[in-house]
Amino acid sequence: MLLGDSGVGKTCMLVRFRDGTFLAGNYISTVGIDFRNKVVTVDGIKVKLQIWDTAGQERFRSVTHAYYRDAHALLLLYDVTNKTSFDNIRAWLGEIREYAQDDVVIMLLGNKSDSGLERAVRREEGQRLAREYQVSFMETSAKTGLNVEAAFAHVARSLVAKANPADPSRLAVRAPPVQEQRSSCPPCS
Ligand SMILES: Nc1nc2c(ncn2[C@@H]2O[C@H](COP(=O)(O)OP(=O)(O)OP(=O)(O)O)[C@@H](O)[C@H]2O)c(=O)[nH]1
Repeated sequence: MLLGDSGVGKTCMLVRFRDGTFLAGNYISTVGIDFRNKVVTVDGIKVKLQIWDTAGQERFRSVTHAYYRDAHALLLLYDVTNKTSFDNIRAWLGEIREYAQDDVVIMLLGNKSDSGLERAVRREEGQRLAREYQVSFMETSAKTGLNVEAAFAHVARSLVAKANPADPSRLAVRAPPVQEQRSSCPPCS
């Protein structure tokens, strides 16, 4: 499930991952909740991800809370050009603690990392917050594709490890994710 303030790029992240494209210039705020499927292969294992895109707007919170309980993994996004969206991450984590399963996989993503000059949150701040809450962290860009596949693959790998606790390869998931993996996506217009 994708969570985070309105406008941080949740829908774009999902579309980039699913279709390899970027929704430039036609920002339509998500209403309620929506989902798409994608099958990924991690370490030779096929994982069908059902990815739920939620509305970041406050007025839809009661709708989205109802879905937290069934989520196996949560991708929590902020926008590196929007300090408020980063400051709100603690509140999001509070809601996750209240409504989601205790053992839900959580990954923090600083999106729009392509926006160099407009940056308002340093990568180190994201890393520090992730460390404090003991969750994985990456900076991503739905625009360029940076780390989008890597983030979903990391989550898929964590889910596989949880489902197969006897599998020794799960130990690999504990390693910190690669921070600056180059994207294989073509440049966006
Ligand atoms: N530069 C840049 N812009 C982005 C990126 N991701 C999203 N955007 C832009 O940010 C705006 C919001 O993106 P959405 O994906 O609709 O945001 P959202 O989080 O789904 O918003 P809600 O549905 O309101 O919760 C759009 O104008 C996108 O084009 C990114 O990685 N880089």
